[in-house]
Amino acid sequence: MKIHNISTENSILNSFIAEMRDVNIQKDSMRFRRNIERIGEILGYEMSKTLSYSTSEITTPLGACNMNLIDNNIVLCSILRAGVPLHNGLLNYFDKAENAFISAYRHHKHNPESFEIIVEYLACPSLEGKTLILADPMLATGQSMIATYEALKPFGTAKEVHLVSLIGAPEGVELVNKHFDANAHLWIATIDKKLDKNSYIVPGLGDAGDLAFGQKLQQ
Ligand SMILES: O=P(O)(O)OC[C@H]1O[C@H](OP(=O)(O)OP(=O)(O)O)[C@H](O)[C@@H]1O
Ligand SMILES: O=c1cc[nH]c(=O)[nH]1
Ligand SMILES: [Mg+2]
Repeated sequence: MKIHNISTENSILNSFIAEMRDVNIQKDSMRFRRNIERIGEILGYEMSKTLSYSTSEITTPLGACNMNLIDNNIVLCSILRAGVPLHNGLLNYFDKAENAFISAYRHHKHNPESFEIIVEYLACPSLEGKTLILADPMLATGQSMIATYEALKPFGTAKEVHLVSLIGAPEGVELVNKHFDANAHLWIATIDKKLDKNSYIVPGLGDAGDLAFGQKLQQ
């Protein structure tokens, strides 16, 4: 897997991540969602540099010019809930993408330290020969990303796979790196230090789904 950690280079991206982490600023849920969306736009732009292009002639009011335009048939799949604003950010740039949605959540059976990933809702077009983007802001253990990818397999074989995430833990990055093949890409805004005993990313930002949409009751 090719890992692109975008924050290794200084840019405006750092301001958006800082606002999402900040205990005071992150309480503004509209700003929190908008920051996820803005980072989705930046990661989408970075990713676009690796897609396939062909030349088209464009007619302007004053003449014609050749432009290299994206050829890929993109399917954008995000993981509910926290994936929704990231989905919007990516879709702001990939106008023609088809869309898939999947629900994956941590189900705590016995205690906060153990959980299984439950996949329930899934709506997906054919993936055959297409470019699959899997979007989820948090890559903690990596289990949601892998459960999602496995659940999508009956929909066809994508020609390329791009994972898009905001904050990762080394454990999650390592797991997806092992699971996906060498041609897959991970576009990630930043990789943090570690997971805590509840598999939350440290320093991370807390619970992305709750910050974006309000606290949910544990099921
Ligand atoms: O890498 P993992 O260990 O699988 O953890 C990451 C998952 O945790 C969060 O979802 P959560 O289960 O909190 O659901 P939510 O988006 O509905 O809040 C996040 O959006 C990822 O889907
Ligand atoms: O740190 C984490 C881990 C999983 N899900 C989150 O929202 N945050
Ligand atoms: Mg959550």
